[in-house]
Amino acid sequence: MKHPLKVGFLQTQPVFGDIENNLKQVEQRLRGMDADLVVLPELFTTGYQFRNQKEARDLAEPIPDGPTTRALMKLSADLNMHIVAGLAEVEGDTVYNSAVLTGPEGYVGKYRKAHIFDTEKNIFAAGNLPLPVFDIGKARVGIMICFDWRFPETARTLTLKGADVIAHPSNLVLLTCPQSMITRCLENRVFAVTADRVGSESRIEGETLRFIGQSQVVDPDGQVLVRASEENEEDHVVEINLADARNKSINPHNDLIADRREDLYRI
Ligand SMILES: NC(=O)CCCC(N)=O
Repeated sequence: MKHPLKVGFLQTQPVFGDIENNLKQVEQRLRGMDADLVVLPELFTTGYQFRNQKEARDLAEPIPDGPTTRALMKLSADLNMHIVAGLAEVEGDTVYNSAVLTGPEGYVGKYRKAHIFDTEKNIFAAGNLPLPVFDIGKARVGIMICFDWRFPETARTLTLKGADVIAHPSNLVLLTCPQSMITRCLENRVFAVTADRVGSESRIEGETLRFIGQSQVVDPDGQVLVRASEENEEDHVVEINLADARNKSINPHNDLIADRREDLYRI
C-alpha cells in the first residue's frame, strides 16, 4: 500500500528584524511550490540573534492570532498546502521559540521548543507544551525545533506517538545535525524534513553565528533524499511513501517498536 506525500522545505536567508520582507519572500517562493507539506526554518520571519529578551518580545507575536500565522493560514488555503514554520511567540510577558502548523482548514496547532540551546536561554522560556503529532489526514506530522534533535527521546517520543514524518524547523550552527538526523530516522523508521537557514549574524559583540544550511529530507532507511547546499537559498520538494515509515519491521524477526524492552529501560 502506497501513501504518497509531497514534502519540501525552503532554505532561507532572513534579514534580522525585517519581518515584512522575510515573510513576503517566503510567500512568493511558496506560491511557486507544489507540495502537500512544506517546512520553513526556525524563527523564519525575525532571524535568530536577539540582543536581549525585550528585543525578542518586541519582534515576537501571538500564535495563532498574530500576523504571520494569519498569513500562513491564507497561504495554506490558497495552495492546499500544510506548512510548518518556526517563529518567535509571545504570550503575556513570556517569549517562546515556537513552530506553527497551518493547513487548508486553517490553524492546526503549535509547539514550543523544549530544549533551548546555549544563549537562547537568555531569551526564550523552555517549551511547556507536549511533543506534538498532528494528523493532517494524509499523514501524521511530528514537530521538533532545531536543538531538540540532540535529545534522542524527542524523535523517539514523536515516533511512539505515531509520527510518519518529523518536521524540523532549524537554525543550525553546529555541523553535526545533518548526519545525526540520519540516525534519528534510522532508529525510528521515520521521515524527517529539516529546514535550515543560511547566512550569518553578528549582532552581538564577539559572537558571529554562521548558519550551516544543508536542509534535507531523510527517509526511514537513513537515506538522504535531498540535501541543500551550505550557503544558498534553495527550495526542494520530494515525493515520499509514508508506508515506509508505517512499516517498523527490520526483518521477519525484528520490529523496531514491538521489540523494545521497556522493562529494561528503567533508570
Ligand atoms: N538553534 C539551535 O537550536 C542550534 C542548535 C545547535 C545546532 N544543532 O546547530
